[in-house]
Amino acid sequence: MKKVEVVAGVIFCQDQVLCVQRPKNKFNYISEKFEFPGGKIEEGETKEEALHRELLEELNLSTKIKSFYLTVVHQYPDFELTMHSFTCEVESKELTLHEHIDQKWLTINELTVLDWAAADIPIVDKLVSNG
Ligand SMILES: Nc1nc2c([nH]c(=O)n2[C@@H]2O[C@H](COP(=O)(O)OP(=O)(O)OP(=O)(O)O)[C@@H](O)[C@H]2O)c(=O)[nH]1
Repeated sequence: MKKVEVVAGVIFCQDQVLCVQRPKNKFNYISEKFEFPGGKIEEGETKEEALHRELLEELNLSTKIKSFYLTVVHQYPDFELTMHSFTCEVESKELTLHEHIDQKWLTINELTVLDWAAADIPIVDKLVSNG
């Protein structure tokens, strides 16, 4: 089974968190789902460097990475995903979507209304239960 390892940012602007929607995909279980932005780690990069680079590439967003949050290992039908999440902070919500089709800034209590990728649910649950 193919293994994919990614980093993802739980990006806060004051009390709101950035949620981004993936485009259509051949795998329907991730198609048009919401996720925390990020991507794959390149050779020689630390996880934090990879996340900083991906957020600049995907969203033109320069973030302050605060701390490690949660690692999720999720078995999708076609691959196993290991996702390391980090809390991050931005001072402005201004960004440009280069890959995603929609963005929402939601308070933690609003996060559960979205249709999340399954691997993101443990992160959403931890955010909700920690308030
Ligand atoms: N970045 C990110 N990827 C996630 C999340 N949740 C989740 O299931 N994934 C899955 O992790 C995989 C890797 O994401 P990615 O953004 O690096 O890669 P991609 O397939 O969009 O593009 P790429 O292969 O061209 O880099 C995707 O299949 C994606 O659906 C998430 O919150 N953030």
